[in-house]
Amino acid sequence: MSRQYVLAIDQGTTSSRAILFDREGRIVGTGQKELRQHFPKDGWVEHDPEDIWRDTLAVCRQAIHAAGVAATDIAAIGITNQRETTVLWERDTGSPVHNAIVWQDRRTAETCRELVADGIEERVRGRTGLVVDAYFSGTKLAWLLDHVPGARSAAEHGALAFGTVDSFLLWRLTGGRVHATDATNASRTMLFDIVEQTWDEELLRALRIPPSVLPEVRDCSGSFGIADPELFGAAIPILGIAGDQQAATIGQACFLPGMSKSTYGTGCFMLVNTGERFVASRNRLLTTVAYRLDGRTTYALEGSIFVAGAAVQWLRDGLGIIRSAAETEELARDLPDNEGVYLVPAFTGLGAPHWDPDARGAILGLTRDSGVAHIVRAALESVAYQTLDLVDAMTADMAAATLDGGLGGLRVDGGMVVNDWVCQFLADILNRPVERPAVVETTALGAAYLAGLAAGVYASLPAVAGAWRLERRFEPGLAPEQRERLVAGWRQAVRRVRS
Ligand SMILES: Nc1ncnc2c1ncn2[C@@H]1O[C@H](COP(=O)(O)OP(=O)(O)O)[C@@H](O)[C@H]1O
Ligand SMILES: O=P(O)(O)OC[C@H](O)CO
Repeated sequence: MSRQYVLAIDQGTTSSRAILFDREGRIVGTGQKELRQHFPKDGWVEHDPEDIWRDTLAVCRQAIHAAGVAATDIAAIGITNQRETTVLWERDTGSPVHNAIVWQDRRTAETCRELVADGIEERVRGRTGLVVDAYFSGTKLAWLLDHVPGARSAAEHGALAFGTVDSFLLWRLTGGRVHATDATNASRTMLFDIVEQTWDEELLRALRIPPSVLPEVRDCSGSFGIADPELFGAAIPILGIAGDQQAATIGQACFLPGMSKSTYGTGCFMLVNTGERFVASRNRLLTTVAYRLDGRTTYALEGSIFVAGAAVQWLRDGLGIIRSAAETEELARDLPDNEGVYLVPAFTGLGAPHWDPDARGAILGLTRDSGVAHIVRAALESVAYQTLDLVDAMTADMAAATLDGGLGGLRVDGGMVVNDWVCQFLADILNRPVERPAVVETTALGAAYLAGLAAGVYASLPAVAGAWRLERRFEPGLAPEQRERLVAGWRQAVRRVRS
């Protein structure tokens, strides 16, 4: 049978990946390229959209070539992407007017403080499910309109298009024919009403965003246009889009309320499915769109932590005390205990549930006996404690919303979870099972499922759920008093770094 493969594009913060999946969800070809980072000023992070486009094309061709399949055998393309990162481009040339402003970029923190002072917070919370923070696209887009010469007037004349990375790639893949996004990416802009599923006019006015720059918002699975046949040698339909954390939620088959996944890459993002209910968080988590299929929205609560694997990168590249990330496992395991040493990786402030942009990192509890292993172990432990802070907030929110069943076991993925010690410590600290799936490329898999469902390559959500396979389950095993002592130490360390 022809057309039995699905090509997933996973355009992430630090790399662009393409993975070709077969009907059984098996990987048959991959391509990957590191993405160049730009740090023009302290706290600013940019990507060149032309790099994003060139790398994406290259990795797609690499994956197709590696699989040895013809482009005519590919039924659909699915796109998943680093979320919030903001691109503004000219409609007639397709050229970006500026580098993309990356989700980590803090240049609009002051604007956010002003917006809060103007009393916008309640509307943002109630309509978009978000907190007012520089993390989201809205103030980044406003910054571009205000700082790129001529941008505001061009936008007001309908000459510019805004999009998150998915929209920009879609525009380029379709030769400038389609300006659209999906509901999950729209839900991260701080401009989109996730209950009404429309752009919010009051927020657009408050941020002075002309509606003509906005993409059309579609379901995650369905028609987004056709990739120009010149690009891959065949006209391949683009049938799925979702932000990367939502795609991982789908790849982890978290389709029932209470099911959760946590992805440990550069940062850590935990999402719990709350079904068709918008659950407003009382604990400073985000409410977000998990997916929208056939016009029906499924919601999630999300906890976003800015530094997870990035702490390990810092040990390697900043401190130079390890040579590779893999070494951390043995170093941590060789210590019987953290011996009172904690690392709070608030390098760029603290994300959920603290949202403290002015907190800064610290290593606490050092003695003359502390060595490299203590610091390494403290960095790995910090990932588990930060997850516990999210789990506690989620549990409280779900109980307050009287959601049946509560929070179940946690499905994990991302580059860090190859580390067995991390997974075991996570189970110990959370005091709940941690499940690692057989396919850890859950983000790309989720995008492939969305596109493949629309193409008929995959039958249904229950079929997708049935295909999820456990590789290893980590059971909690720490004595309660030991766990309490460790967690109390973490809480004290966080109090000491708060601004
Ligand atoms: N064995 C390991 N132990 C701990 N951390 C690891 C290990 N291997 C990789 N990492 C961390 O995982 C991260 C890479 O994960 P990945 O999912 O590729 O990130 P991203 O998609 O955010 O670029 C890096 O920050 C790296 O330090
Ligand atoms: O590209 P990642 O995997 O670091 O994910 C980035 C998130 O989508 C930011 O919200």
